Amino acid sequence: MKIALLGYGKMGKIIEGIALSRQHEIVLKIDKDNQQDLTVENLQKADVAIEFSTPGTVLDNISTCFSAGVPVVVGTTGWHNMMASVKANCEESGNTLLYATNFSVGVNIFFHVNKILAKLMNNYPYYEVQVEEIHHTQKLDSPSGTAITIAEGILDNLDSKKDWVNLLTNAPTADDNSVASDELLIESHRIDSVPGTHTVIYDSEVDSIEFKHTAHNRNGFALGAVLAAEWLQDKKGFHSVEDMFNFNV
Ligand SMILES: NC(=O)C1=CN([C@@H]2O[C@H](COP(=O)(O)OP(=O)(O)OC[C@H]3O[C@@H](n4cnc5c(N)ncnc54)[C@H](OP(=O)(O)O)[C@@H]3O)[C@@H](O)[C@H]2O)C=CC1
Ligand SMILES: O=C(O)C1=N[C@H](C(=O)O)C[C@H](O)C1
Repeated sequence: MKIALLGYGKMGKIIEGIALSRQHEIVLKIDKDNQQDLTVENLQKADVAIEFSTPGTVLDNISTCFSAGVPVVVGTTGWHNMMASVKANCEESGNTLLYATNFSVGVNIFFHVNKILAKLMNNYPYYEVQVEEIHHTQKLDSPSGTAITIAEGILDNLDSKKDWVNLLTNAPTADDNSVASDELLIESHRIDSVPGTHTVIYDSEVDSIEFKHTAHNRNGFALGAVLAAEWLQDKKGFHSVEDMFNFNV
């Protein structure tokens, strides 16, 4: 496949290496310095675009992919509140997009089991649940996209929680008392070079259950994004990574 990389930072560079090792060709690399090269004409040289840029640039980049009619795999997080309008735009314009808050196999297994666990915990209301995420200090968004997906999996299955709220622990205005009993707390921590750690904690007076995923590096995210670009080749419309993994247990 001919691939356009939109965003050539930590993720873009690892994706490039994996794509080349799987015999793909990189025909366009866009970063902040050369963003003017992201034109419809240049994009149309690619079979697919892989977008890992920033929360502030992802929507324009998706829009250019739609104008070019080029399928796009989106890994950038921090645009959750625009999801419905991007989905509608994708479908109305006959375009193709696959989005994941996290492309790693391990996290997608985690997403699946998290939902089953949340359903089970309806029977044990004396456990209080919360989500914790830890990422490197360069991360621009909080909570992480992965933490939002985990929270949505809990909200869809655990009757006692209606919405999530976020607490960035090093934020000066952080206030622990602002969480209502029907709200699910997502606590975000920013520490040095942590690639991404997510934990769901069910805590009671007598014990705690901790369900945790730790990324040791970014290779799993990058491989998943390349596999998604390969999977998307014969597809149309708006897809989530769940469509690709399709766990059936
Ligand atoms: N879904 C998943 O599995 C994963 C998602 N992510 C997400 O992917 C995104 C990128 O992560 P990461 O690579 O670590 O971040 P980086 O900051 O390392 O890379 C982002 C790059 O995008 C560049 N950029 C700035 N403006 C544009 C533009 N208009 N078009 C294209 N690129 C631009 C930045 O340049 P400059 O630095 O000069 O501003 C930077 O090089 C984040 O949102 C992160 O949360 C990360 C890992 C896994
Ligand atoms: O910014 C990151 O680094 C990561 N972002 C994604 C997210 O917001 O969930 C995925 C992964 O955790 C790394």
